[in-house]
Amino acid sequence: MSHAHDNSSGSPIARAFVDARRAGRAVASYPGVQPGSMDAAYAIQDEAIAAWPDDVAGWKLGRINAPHDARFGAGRLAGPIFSKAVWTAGAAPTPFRVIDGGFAAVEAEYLLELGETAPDRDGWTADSVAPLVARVFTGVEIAGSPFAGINDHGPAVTASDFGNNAGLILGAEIADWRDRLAGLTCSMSIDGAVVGRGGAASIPGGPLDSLAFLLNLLHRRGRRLEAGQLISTGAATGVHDILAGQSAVADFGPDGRIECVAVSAGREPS
Ligand SMILES: C=C/C=C(\O)C(=O)O
Repeated sequence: MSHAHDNSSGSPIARAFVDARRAGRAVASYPGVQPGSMDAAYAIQDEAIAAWPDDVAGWKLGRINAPHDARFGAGRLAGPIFSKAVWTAGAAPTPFRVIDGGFAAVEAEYLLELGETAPDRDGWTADSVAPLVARVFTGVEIAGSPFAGINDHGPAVTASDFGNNAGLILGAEIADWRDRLAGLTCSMSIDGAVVGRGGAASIPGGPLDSLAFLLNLLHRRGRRLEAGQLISTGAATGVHDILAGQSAVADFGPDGRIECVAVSAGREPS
């Protein structure tokens, strides 16, 4: 679904986040009344998606911890990943932009590639989504927002600004994932120091449960998940804050490493 160059956003919050992201500048405080529910947050997110000049290439999932999970009625949140912010990892560290005075973090993740457009229905489970997945990759989610406090005011605030996503680095394809996925482990280092260890088992219900959550959510939001889209299934080692000038390495053992480096943001390339 393409929303490129649709500038019809009526939400001042969506407009403020979109403008700040495009200009590469921070917003000092939340730009409006904070949404009180996930539905209100996704309404803002939908307006921002419509105003962002790029296509949705996939979705990120993030965990909602207690006590917010009970308060907001969900264990995860979702946000769009845009096509111009998906990079393929190479031998050299992949650069990514961070907004000075905003929020930025790196997260080692397992990425699912959808093999077929998912039927538009509710009731998905980790078991029923498995046949939809064509390939699984290692990855690094770049979490990022112009608002430094994006994770400090509960999940509805986080979800309202693209779910705190600023991009995705695509790593190696994971061979034999149907047999191996549940047992995969990884670590994350920043500037040479290990900042987190974990794996697929760190994600509640596993990566396929993240996909099931997303499909059920998108059904309620009137959106579809399409063949070829990528799902970043949630932080496997934690959400690791990073500053411009710092480097990170996600180590997936036999499935390879992803190196990246944070650089100071300018305007989004148009
Ligand atoms: C920054 C948001 C949180 C996540 O992305 C996560 O928990 O995976």
